[in-house]
Amino acid sequence: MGVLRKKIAVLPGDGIGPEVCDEAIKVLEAVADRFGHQFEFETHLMGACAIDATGEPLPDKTLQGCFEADAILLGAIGDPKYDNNPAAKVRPEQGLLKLRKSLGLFANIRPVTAYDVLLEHSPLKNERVAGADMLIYRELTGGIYFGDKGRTEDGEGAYDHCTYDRSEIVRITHLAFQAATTRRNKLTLVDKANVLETSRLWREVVKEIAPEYPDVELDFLFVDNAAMQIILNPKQFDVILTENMFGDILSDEASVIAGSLGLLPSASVGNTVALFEPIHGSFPQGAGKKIANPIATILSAAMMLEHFGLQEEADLVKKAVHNALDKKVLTPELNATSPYTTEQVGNFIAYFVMHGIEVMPDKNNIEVGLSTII
Ligand SMILES: NC(=O)c1ccc[n+]([C@@H]2O[C@H](COP(=O)([O-])OP(=O)(O)OC[C@H]3O[C@@H](n4cnc5c(N)ncnc54)[C@H](O)[C@@H]3O)[C@@H](O)[C@H]2O)c1
Ligand SMILES: CC(C)[C@H](C(=O)O)[C@@H](O)C(=O)O
Ligand SMILES: [Mg+2]
Repeated sequence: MGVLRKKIAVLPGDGIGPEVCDEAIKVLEAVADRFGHQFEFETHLMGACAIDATGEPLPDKTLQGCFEADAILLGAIGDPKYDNNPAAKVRPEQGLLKLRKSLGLFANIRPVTAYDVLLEHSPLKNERVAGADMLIYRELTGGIYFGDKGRTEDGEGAYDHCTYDRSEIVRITHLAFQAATTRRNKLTLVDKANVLETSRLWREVVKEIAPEYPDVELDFLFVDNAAMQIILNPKQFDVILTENMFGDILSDEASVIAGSLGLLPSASVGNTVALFEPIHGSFPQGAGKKIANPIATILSAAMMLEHFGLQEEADLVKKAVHNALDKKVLTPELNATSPYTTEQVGNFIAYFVMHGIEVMPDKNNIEVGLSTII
């Protein structure tokens, strides 16, 4: 692949969002320097910071900037001052949902990897978890998140309608089957078809499509059972396909296999420009404390590079992340006794990307050595 010019819209958002975004940008800049690409970053407001500045969680200018970009890097949105205020008229989360819907980002891809070197940090440290590697395809623009919602006239009731139509299921099902063919040829549809009509439609549609992918073994699990199986026997899963809310919940659960929510990246793809974001939120309690793990966002940037067709560059970023994990250059949730800061972890990874060599996991060394690239 030759030299690329790409415009990247950056939405740092709230809480730890800006901190983790800074580290991902640093790594992308290291990639650009090393391979001669030109990445232009343009920052926009979204979330609570956007409400504070403009009254809107997703200002038109931000949406416009996203449409005009080649890809979007998002930190996280959300603030307790809105979460803890049931009367709030506008919420940061509405901005994120509107962004996903407006861009037609119907498939949210969330890889979950159990890193051997981190097994000791996982509450699930055992041989059943070692080697687990699954890919969750979460439907992102339908279901209960986007159905009618409201209060009943007397104010005593509330409703959130869950609807799906066939076309919404068909398009993500093809993507999930295609992903399975490039991996271990297994697809599991997670649903609640014993209770929900929408889930019965999912099963019907997925079964209809299955013959187009004869090499892929298809199975079905009810979501309650799946929640248990992911912890008990994660290695049985290759690609998981599921609807919006089940995918949200199961992917946070699956992060326990990796060892931290701060490790799980995602890519959201669909009709227009793709978006890359960690699966975690704005972790308000961690904001400003330099304790946020930037790896989920850095790996999201690696997914962006793959999306650009820059496989060698993406592989190098992933190798650099593995190197940081191997050398125990970890934020406090993974290394309570000798933690590194968000910035130091980012520096360590960016240095490896830039120079392709290992540096000793010595904090002074990192700070001195990396002043050359930041
Ligand atoms: N995509 C998004 O922007 C997104 C996703 C989830 C939640 N949210 C929002 O974030 C806010 C906080 O929500 P929450 O507390 O339920 O979820 P959260 O994901 O922000 O944090 C949950 C817990 O996970 C851990 N964690 C999360 N990210 C981490 C990181 N990078 N490094 C280390 N540990 C990390 C922390 O222990 C934290 O208490 C809410 O306003 C919520 O709506 C936004
Ligand atoms: C903040 C919220 C709207 C969002 C979701 O539920 O999709 C988040 O939990 C996520 O996983 O990206
Ligand atoms: Mg979530």
